[in-house]
Amino acid sequence: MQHNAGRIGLLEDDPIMGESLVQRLSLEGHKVQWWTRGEQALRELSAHVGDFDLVICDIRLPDMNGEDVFRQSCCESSTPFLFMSGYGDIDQAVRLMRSGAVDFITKPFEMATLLDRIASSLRSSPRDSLEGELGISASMRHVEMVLRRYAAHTLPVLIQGETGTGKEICARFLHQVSGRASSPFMAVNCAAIPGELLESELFGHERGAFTGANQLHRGYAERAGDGILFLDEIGDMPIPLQTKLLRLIEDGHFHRLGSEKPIPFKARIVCATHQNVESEPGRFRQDLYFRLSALPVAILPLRERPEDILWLAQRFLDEITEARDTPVRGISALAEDVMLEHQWPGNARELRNRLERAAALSENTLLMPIDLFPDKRAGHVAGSVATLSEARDAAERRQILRVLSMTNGQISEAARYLGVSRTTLWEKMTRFGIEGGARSEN
Ligand SMILES: Nc1ncnc2c1ncn2[C@@H]1O[C@H](COP(=O)(O)OP(=O)(O)OP(=O)(O)O)[C@@H](O)[C@H]1O
Repeated sequence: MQHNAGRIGLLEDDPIMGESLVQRLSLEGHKVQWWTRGEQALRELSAHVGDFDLVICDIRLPDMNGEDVFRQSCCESSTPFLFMSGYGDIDQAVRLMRSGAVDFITKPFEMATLLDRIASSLRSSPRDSLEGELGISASMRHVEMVLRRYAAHTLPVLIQGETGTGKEICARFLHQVSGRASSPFMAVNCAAIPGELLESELFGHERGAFTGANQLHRGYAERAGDGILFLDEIGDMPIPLQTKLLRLIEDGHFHRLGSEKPIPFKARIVCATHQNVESEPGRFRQDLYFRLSALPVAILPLRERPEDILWLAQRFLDEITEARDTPVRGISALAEDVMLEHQWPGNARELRNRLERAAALSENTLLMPIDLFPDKRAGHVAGSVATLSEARDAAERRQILRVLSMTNGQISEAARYLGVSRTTLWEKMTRFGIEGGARSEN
């Protein structure tokens, strides 16, 4: 694994551990500053805001707690923290990850493991994630950063978002950036398999376990090996099966139906749902929810991250034109305008479907609004004539979104193309409800 060199602050009170870490990290090319007390670290971090790429922090310190150092330093800077925790501190480490710490590692650890974690923490810092693989909006960049942070762990991940927002894509991305990429990604749609079959599909069954079980069947949990078991629409899992899933998580093993022999479960569980499972205690076991949501991810609907619309459309169209014979080569400006105004109730899936259908049926080189929205009547809706200033705002908003998509969300570059200052662009983005406008930097 490649190690990016960075400027690292090390907060460790144990002299032997501290010394050996400083030596090793320096050998790897990192510049290390070592502190043994929390207030010393806080002082230096506040005097040199933005100078550190990463802080490696012990949780138990002589004068204060690593958690307090993190929370106090968060007020002034966004330097990522990688925590080193003793065995009993796991719950605290999970809490810290959820409140923004970049990673944690349990003591004792192998030096090679720590170096890998440092490398991935440095890669997941915002300044390195400008490319955007899942989207260019601030929220999708954040999702991507969070998934990279979660990648090295074994704890379950719960991905929540409206239908079609890209929850499975995110789960696959997590698989790709984790050390499990060469192991299976086993996806199970809990809503698509009838309740009475789901158990044997998930856990497998022995020959003769029930009428019709003519041969041994290995379930998804077994076939996932040490990869990822992706449980889609987890909110639709029947309660008795939820109990068995909880037992699998707690015991670390399961049984095929018709057998008492425990089979170790080595995969990582990633779940997705479009429902608020946490607010449905009658339908979803809260103890299971608590387990599954150790590391949560929320995906915004497409209408709330309009910067991603044209970016996704271009990606989908590239895939479609590569895979099939179509005269379509691009999207007209008029069609882009309508796409930017559309509310996308079906999110990214609706976008892909509309493009697929348009590419199959259209004879135009550039897709027109009617190709993408045959269900929408062209022209104005009676009684909704826009004022000149509304029309100007709408046109400005569309042009900003178009250029942001062209520059992969880079605000400075977009401002240059648009011939305005970065501050003016931010102000306009905020006024037009483009979420990147709320960001302070990119
Ligand atoms: N960020 C993205 N990059 C590329 N493709 C995406 C992205 N988000 C969504 N898609 C595409 O949109 C479609 C829907 O995505 P996906 O199946 O991941 O959504 P979902 O939230 O899991 O849906 P559901 O709630 O119905 O299970 C897929 O065709 C997927 O390839």
